[in-house]
Amino acid sequence: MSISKSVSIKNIEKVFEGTGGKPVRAVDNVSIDIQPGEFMTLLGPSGCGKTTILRMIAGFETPTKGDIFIGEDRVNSLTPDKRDTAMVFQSYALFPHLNVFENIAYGLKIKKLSTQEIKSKVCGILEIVGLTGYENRAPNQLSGGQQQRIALARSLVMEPAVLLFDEPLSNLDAKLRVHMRAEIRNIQRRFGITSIYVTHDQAEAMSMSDRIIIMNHGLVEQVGTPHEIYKKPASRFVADFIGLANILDGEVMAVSGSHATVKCLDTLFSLPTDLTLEARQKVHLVARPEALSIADSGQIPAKVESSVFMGAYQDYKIRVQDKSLLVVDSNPALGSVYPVGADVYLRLDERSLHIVQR
Ligand SMILES: Nc1ncnc2c1ncn2[C@@H]1O[C@H](COP(=O)(O)OP(=O)(O)OP(=O)(O)O)[C@@H](O)[C@H]1O
Repeated sequence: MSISKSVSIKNIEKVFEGTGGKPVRAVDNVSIDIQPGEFMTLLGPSGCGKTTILRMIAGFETPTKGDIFIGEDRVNSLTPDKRDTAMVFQSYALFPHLNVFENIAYGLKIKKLSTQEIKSKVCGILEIVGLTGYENRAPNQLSGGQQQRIALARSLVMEPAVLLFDEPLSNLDAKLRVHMRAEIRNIQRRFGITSIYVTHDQAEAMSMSDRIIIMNHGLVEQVGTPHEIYKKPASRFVADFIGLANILDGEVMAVSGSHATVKCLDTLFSLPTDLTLEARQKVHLVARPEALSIADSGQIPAKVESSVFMGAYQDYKIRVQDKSLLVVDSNPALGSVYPVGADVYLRLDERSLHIVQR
């Protein structure tokens, strides 16, 4: 197995010509450092530039500006086959006229390995992806999930330093997708191979990644662990894109060290923050639905607008001043559910409020 490598992209920009002479800035001055063995996911809405970044790392696209390093080597001018990367595609891209064994062996034959070595490597990798015995099947005799496992095997058998995934699970049904997430992650951990994964499915990103890069309009909004991205979103965009969020208007009343006093819903909160803030500045507070609760008494009056039993939790919408807020009660005791129209109070747990500036 070759040793996994770091990947660094420095001030990368990609401008496509676009139609009608109007250039498209697909990637705008992006810099990212990915550690050896790390599972990094590029996540963002359609058209935000994820695939373009992946394809520039692979060498299928040339950056307009900036540098790409794989390990110590600047790879900008290397062709894809010289970069020590392998790509797993959404469409599997198996050769239809070759059987499973031949598909996996294809790259090894080009590398001129001996027949014995090829056989041993192909059998080894088939065992890892759980498809021993399928050597003679044609791709069209396999399910979607099996085809994707063969595509993964075909990449892994080349022992690349970096594995690139372009929405590999999008063509599979929902149940299989969840199963394959865990399978890909287990295999990736077992090989310790640096992996860069493109998806627009946030559950996939949250469940598989060491870190996630959130992109929007060609720019990086935030890089962080799934926990950081969820608990400490860098912007309203990130808060809205990942999970459900209530975004409340606030005003900074005072700043002291790493804490700010923020007035929100006529209430003062003292909140930790890394941001450089000034008194009187307008900010937003992000509150996840599970961080809000409803009570019979309190400071902030509210009215229940909807109340839906979801089995494991109770989903509420409550009106507070001019805003409709989402509240999730994950432990609804029998008899403690508030009906639509009830006059209640909103409780905000200071520890679960997070300040964003933009
Ligand atoms: N070859 C090309 N020529 C012109 N514009 C392109 C080309 N490839 C991509 N683009 C444009 O660049 C932008 C980024 O595209 P990209 O495929 O990287 O987005 P994405 O985040 O991967 O989206 P999706 O999730 O839909 O695949 C889009 O506006 C797209 O239309």
